[in-house]
Amino acid sequence: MTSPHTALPSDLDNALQRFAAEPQVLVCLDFDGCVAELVADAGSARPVPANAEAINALAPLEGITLAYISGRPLETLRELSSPPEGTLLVGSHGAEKYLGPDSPGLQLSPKEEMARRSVIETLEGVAAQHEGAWVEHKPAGAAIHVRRIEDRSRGEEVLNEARAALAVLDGAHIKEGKQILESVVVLSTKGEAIEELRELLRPAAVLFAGDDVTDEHGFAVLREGDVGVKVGDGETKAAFRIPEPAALANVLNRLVELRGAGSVGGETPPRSRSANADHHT
Ligand SMILES: O=P(O)(O)OC[C@H]1O[C@H](O[C@H]2O[C@H](CO)[C@@H](O)[C@H](O)[C@H]2O)[C@H](O)[C@@H](O)[C@@H]1O
Repeated sequence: MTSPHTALPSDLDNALQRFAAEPQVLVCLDFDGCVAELVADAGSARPVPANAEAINALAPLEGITLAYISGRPLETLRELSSPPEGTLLVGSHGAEKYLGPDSPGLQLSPKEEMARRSVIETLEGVAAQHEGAWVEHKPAGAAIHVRRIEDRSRGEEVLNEARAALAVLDGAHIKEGKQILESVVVLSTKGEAIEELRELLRPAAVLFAGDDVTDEHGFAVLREGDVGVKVGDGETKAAFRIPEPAALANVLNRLVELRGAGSVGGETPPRSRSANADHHT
C-alpha cells in the first residue's frame, strides 16, 4: 500500500516517520547504483540530480549525520559525489575513511603493497585479452570492469577468468559486484564501517541505502529502529526496497519533510517489527 502523503509504500513511510522522530540519526548512502545511476564510463557517474538536491537539503538539518559508504577510492568518491560540508566518507569498501580533518590516510604494509601490485598486474593481464574489459586501479586493490562488453555472458566469462587468476594470489580478497570483480588487500566491509560510525556517533538509528552485493554487509548489521533500503532487484536483507536510484530522492525528501516539519520527538507510528524482519526480496 502507498502512503497517502508520499510516493512511498506505507510500511517504508511508517519506518521513516519513526526514524525521523529520533533526535540523532545517521544516514548512510552507497554511491554507485544508489545515489548515482550505473553507467558504462565509471568516471562519469554523478548523483541523480534529484538525489543531489535531496542530499543537500537533508545534510544541514539538526541531528542528521550523512555518510557515503562506497567501494570507490575515497578521493574519487569525494570528487564524483560532491558531498555537502560535514559529510563523512568511507571509501574502498571500508578500507579508507574520512571522519574529519585528522583522519589518517590508508597505509599499506609492504606485504599489502606487494599484493596490490600483483592484483593489478593479474587483472591487467586478463583485461588485455578481452576488448571492452578495463582495470580500475584502487588504493587497496583493483577492479576489472566488463560493463562495456555488450554480450553479458562473455562479460561473465571474463570475470570468471579473473576470479580464477586471482585465486592463486596471496592476500588478495575478492569482492563481487555488478559487472565488476574487485580484489582488495585490506579486509573490510561496509557493515564494519557502519558499526564503527555507530560507535563513534552513537545515533539513535541508522538508515542505510544500497544496491549491490557488498551492501548486504551493511544491511546485515542494521538493528531494530534502523531502516535498510535496497535499491533495485536482487535478494536482500534490507527490510525495504525502492525500484531505482531516482526513487531515492523520495526517501530523502520525506526525511527532510519530517524533520523540517518540527516532528522530531513527536507522535510516530508504533514500532511493530525489527528492521530486518520483513524481507522484500
Ligand atoms: O559501493 P559503491 O559506491 O556502489 O561502488 C561500487 C563500485 O562502483 C563502481 O562500479 C560500478 O559503477 C560503475 C559506474 O556506474 C559501473 O560502470 C560498474 O559496472 C559498476 O560495477 C566503481 O567503479 C567501483 O570502484 C566501486 O567499487
